[in-house]
Amino acid sequence: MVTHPLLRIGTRGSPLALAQANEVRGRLAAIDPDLARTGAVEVVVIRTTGDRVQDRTLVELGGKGLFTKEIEEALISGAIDLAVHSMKDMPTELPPGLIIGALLPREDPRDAFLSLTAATLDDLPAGAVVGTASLRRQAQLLAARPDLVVVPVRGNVQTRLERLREGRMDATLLAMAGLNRLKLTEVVRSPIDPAVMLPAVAQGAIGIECRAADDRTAGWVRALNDPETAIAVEAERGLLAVLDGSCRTPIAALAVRPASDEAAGTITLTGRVASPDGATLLEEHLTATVGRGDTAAAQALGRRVGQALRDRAGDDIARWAAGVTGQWVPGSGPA
Ligand SMILES: NCc1[nH]cc(CCC(=O)O)c1CC(=O)O
Repeated sequence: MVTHPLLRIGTRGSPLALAQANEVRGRLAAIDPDLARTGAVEVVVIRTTGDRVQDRTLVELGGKGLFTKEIEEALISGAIDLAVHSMKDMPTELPPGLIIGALLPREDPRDAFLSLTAATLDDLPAGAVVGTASLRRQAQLLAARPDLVVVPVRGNVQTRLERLREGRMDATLLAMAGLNRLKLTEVVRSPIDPAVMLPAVAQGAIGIECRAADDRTAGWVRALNDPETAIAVEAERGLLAVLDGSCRTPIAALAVRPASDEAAGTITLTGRVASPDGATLLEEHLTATVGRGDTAAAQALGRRVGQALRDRAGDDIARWAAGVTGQWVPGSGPA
């Protein structure tokens, strides 16, 4: 008989966050029968700044950490034992005393194209309206299709689909990972080739954060780690750390381990920075030997690609960031 939980999982309350927390609960139950008992693992919903403020863009709110701050406070205070995060929303620096104890196997890292009238990005007519509040998506959309009109829209899948049905936009972009994890298979979407739309750093990866000193929790959490996902996330976050902590610059990155035998033992990291209007889009990629579990080599690769991008962009990065005010004009967009 369980009178109090063995583990408390902190999470945001969005449908995607809850699905991710429940996935972690299921994986914990699979590695330890004690954790499979009713009530052994409790999911604690925590409201974050990012959840509270719905009427402004994330850029305007100040970017990273908006979805994690309150949850990390609960970890530090001991109100929860572990936190489940989309790694894409995590700042590169963690508060002292907290660690990412595990990364779950990565979902599809690509972005999805959603439209009720066009099958793919290429099928959109000139001047079509695409809803996204992501600077990264905006920049790459406009780089590929300067004729498109990008309007800011936030909100979950249901909100986006409503906006599409109302005809307030012709298409929108969302992460494939979120759609898959929510099992929204009935939603018509097509993955966009990363050569056109390089994903956000760590897109599709779920991280489990815990206290570094909490050996009891870390022991369970470690067993859930997927080393290959950890390598990719370490490389991509290494790039991000060199480039920019804020989300005022469009930054994209994807690390992949080539399938071919000759390339075994290497990973290739591609990174991009762009101006928000898509007029300038810089790309760098490097391949390096990174053995299984060698997160230090992965991070070093990330830093090299990040530095190469930084060297090429020069002062432009600061200028682009300064030009992004994230100003929200009420009623101007379909948000
Ligand atoms: N910024 C919000 C956010 N954070 C993580 C995901 C999707 C799931 C993931 O990338 O792991 C999303 C929504 C989206 O971009 O479509």
